[in-house]
Amino acid sequence: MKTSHSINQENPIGMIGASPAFLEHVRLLSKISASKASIVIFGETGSGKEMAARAIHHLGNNGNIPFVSMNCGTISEEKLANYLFDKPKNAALFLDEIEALSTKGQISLLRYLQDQQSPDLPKSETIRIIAATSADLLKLVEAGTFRPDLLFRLQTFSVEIPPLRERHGDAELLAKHFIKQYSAKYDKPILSLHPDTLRYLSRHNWPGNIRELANFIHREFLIADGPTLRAGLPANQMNRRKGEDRRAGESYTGHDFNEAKAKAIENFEKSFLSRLLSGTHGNVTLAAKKAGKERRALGKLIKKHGIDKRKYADSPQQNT
Ligand SMILES: Nc1ncnc2c1ncn2[C@@H]1O[C@H](COP(=O)(O)OP(=O)(O)OP(=O)(O)O)[C@@H](O)[C@H]1O
Repeated sequence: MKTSHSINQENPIGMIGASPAFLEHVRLLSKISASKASIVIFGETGSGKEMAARAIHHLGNNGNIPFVSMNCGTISEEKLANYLFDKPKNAALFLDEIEALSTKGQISLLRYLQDQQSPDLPKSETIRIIAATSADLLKLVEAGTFRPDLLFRLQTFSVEIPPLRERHGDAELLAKHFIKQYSAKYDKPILSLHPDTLRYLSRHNWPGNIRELANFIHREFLIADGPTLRAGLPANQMNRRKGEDRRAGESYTGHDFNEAKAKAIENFEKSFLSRLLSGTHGNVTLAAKKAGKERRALGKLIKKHGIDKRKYADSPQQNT
C-alpha cells in the first residue's frame, strides 16, 4: 500500500510520463519533497515546471500549507517584499521566471533566504521557495543580471525537467491522457490515435512541450469527424504561417501620413521583436538587456503585438 508520501510514478498528482528521463526526474522530486530547502526547477517553456513545483509541495506536506504562485516578470518589488517580510507564515512560494526578478527583488529574496538560516526561526514560520526558469541562470550571472549569491542560496536543490522530445514515448501517453480529459469535458466519446498521428507525436520537436501538445490535442479533438484522431501539422502552426505570410506580403497603400507611419512602426516593432526573441530563445530579460529597454516595457510591447515568446524557445541562435 502506498503512503501519502510515496509517489505514483505514472501519476504523481496528475503528472503523466513513463520514459526513463521522466521517471528519473520523478524519483528526484519525491526525494526532495520532504525537505524545506529551496529549489530551482529548470526546464523549457511548457515542460511542467509549475506542475512539478505543485507535486513537490503536495508530496511534502499533503497540501496542508498554502502554495502561492508569483510571476517574477510581473510581480512588483513591494508585493514580493510584503509577502516575504510582512508577517511570519508557513507556505510554499513558487517564483516563476526567476530570471526576471528585478535587482531590488533579488536583494529582498536574498535577505529572506539569509534570515531563514537563523536557528531561532520556528519551522512553522518558513516559506519554502520553489523557483522556476527556462533561462540559463549561470549565463545570466556571467552577464551580470542575476546575483551569484542569490543563485547559490536558492539552489540547495535543482531539478531539470527534460523537454518532451527527449521523453521517449511520453507524447503518446500524454496525448491519450488529454483525449480522456477532453472527452470528459465535452462529453464526447474517447478517440483513438491514427498511426499518422502517432508518427507525428513521436517525430515532432515540441518546442512548446506539454502545453503545445495539450493545445494540439484539444484542437484536433474538437475538429475530429470520426472515432479516430488524425492529424499532421497542427493547424495553429498553419494558421500562424498563413498569418505571417499575409503580413509579410502586406504593404500599406493609403495616403494618410499618420496611418502610414503607425503601420510602419507596427511592422518595425513586430519584426524587431521577432529577431530579438529569436536571438535569446524567447528570454525576455536577456532580450530587454540586448535592446537597452526595461524588461517591463519590453514585456508590454510583446503583449501588445500578441507575440508568444514561447515559440522562440527552440529557435537557432542569431545575432541581433
Ligand atoms: N507530466 C505532465 N502530465 C500532465 N500534464 C502536464 C504534465 N506536465 C505539464 N502538464 C501540463 O502542461 C501544461 C504546462 O505545464 P506547466 O505550466 O507546469 O509548465 P511550465 O514549465 O511551468 O510552463 P512555463 O515555462 O510557461 O511557465 C499545464 O497545463 C500542465 O498541467
